[in-house]
Amino acid sequence: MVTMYYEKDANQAVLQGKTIAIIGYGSQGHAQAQNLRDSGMNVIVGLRQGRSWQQAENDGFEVLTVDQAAARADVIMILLPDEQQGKVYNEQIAPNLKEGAALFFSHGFNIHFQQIVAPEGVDVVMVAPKSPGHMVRRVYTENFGVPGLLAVYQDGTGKAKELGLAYASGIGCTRAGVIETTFREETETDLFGEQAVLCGGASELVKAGFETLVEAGYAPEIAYFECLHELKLIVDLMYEGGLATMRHSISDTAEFGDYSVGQRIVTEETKKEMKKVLTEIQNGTFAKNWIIENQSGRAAFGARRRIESEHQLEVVGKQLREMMAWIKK
Ligand SMILES: NC(=O)C1=CN([C@@H]2O[C@H](COP(=O)(O)OP(=O)(O)OC[C@H]3O[C@@H](n4cnc5c(N)ncnc54)[C@H](OP(=O)(O)O)[C@@H]3O)[C@@H](O)[C@H]2O)C=CC1
Ligand SMILES: CC[C@](O)(C(C)=O)C(=O)O
Ligand SMILES: [Mg+2]
Ligand SMILES: [Mg+2]
Repeated sequence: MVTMYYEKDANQAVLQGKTIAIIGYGSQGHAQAQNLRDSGMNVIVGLRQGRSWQQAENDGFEVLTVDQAAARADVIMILLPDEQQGKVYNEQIAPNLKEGAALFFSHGFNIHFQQIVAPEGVDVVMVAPKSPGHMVRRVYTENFGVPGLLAVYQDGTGKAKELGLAYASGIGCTRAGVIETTFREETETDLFGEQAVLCGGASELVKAGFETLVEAGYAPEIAYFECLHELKLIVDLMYEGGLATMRHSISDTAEFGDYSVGQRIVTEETKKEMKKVLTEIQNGTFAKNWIIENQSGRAAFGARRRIESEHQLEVVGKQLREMMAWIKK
């Protein structure tokens, strides 16, 4: 069984009087910075000049360059895009680390794959909300929190876990529950989940379904509703009560189709490929490819992003969503 931590296990006082630098003010950065501040903690934001700088200032934060923020901080939470973290850490954070400072992450990629090597004596901790940043903020303002993961990679001070739990409490995660894990487990499962199921798997499933209907002569608008729009409604039911709640809510006709056809779509072959994907994550092949793609200017990534944005599903979906006032809201 996993070890879970809740509010009663966390002591926010551990962070009182300390300065927390949130480096990056994007999806996770804005949410974690605002939750910590609302929990009474002293938060500064480290950034480069750009869009986020203005946003963080508008939200009332003291914003500094990354090196200045690192030099001031007792706890440094690195919430930059994963592919930028190594360079920014080496050039701007490492030379300014205060004695006894702690390095925090919300994803283990750079520590696990050794793009960042922290000096001995520094606490290296992960607090990873299991949710996109905007939910981290929204659920906190509703007086709850999203679940999170906690891992200690390096316990330089002997108090790394206590510090991590205080931080997890500050962003609201201990209200829901925090699972103890390792950097390796979080990194490998997070990459696998997003590639095989949540992002890569789901996107290709949606596209293949849409293309099948459109190629058979059905209206793209109907295909969009069937294969993308309704997915949220089905996933919401799974989220609330697992597959059983979803199957309870759908018609018996849909449930019969689910049992008789699902395994013809996601086959033993698919599972074999999932195992290969997991091996490539575990042996560092994916990490190496992603690092090289970034070092060489992201040509393939950029081209694929453009091609995907031009898919008929995206064009039709944009038009349809314009007509759905409740979605824009
Ligand atoms: N997105 C999510 O919900 C989740 C993310 N995570 C993890 O959280 C971390 C942050 O990801 P995410 O919130 O998605 O990141 P975003 O891409 O949303 O935000 C990145 C932020 O970093 C700033 N930034 C980018 N490059 C630099 C730089 N060179 N110097 C200074 N600031 C820079 C950007 O500012 P600017 O406006 O100037 O570009 C922006 O504020 C990652 O480790 C990710 O894996 C974990 C769980 C979920
Ligand atoms: C599912 C994508 C994710 O892993 C996340 C929001 O948790 C990410 O890296 O953005
Ligand atoms: Mg994730
Ligand atoms: Mg991820």
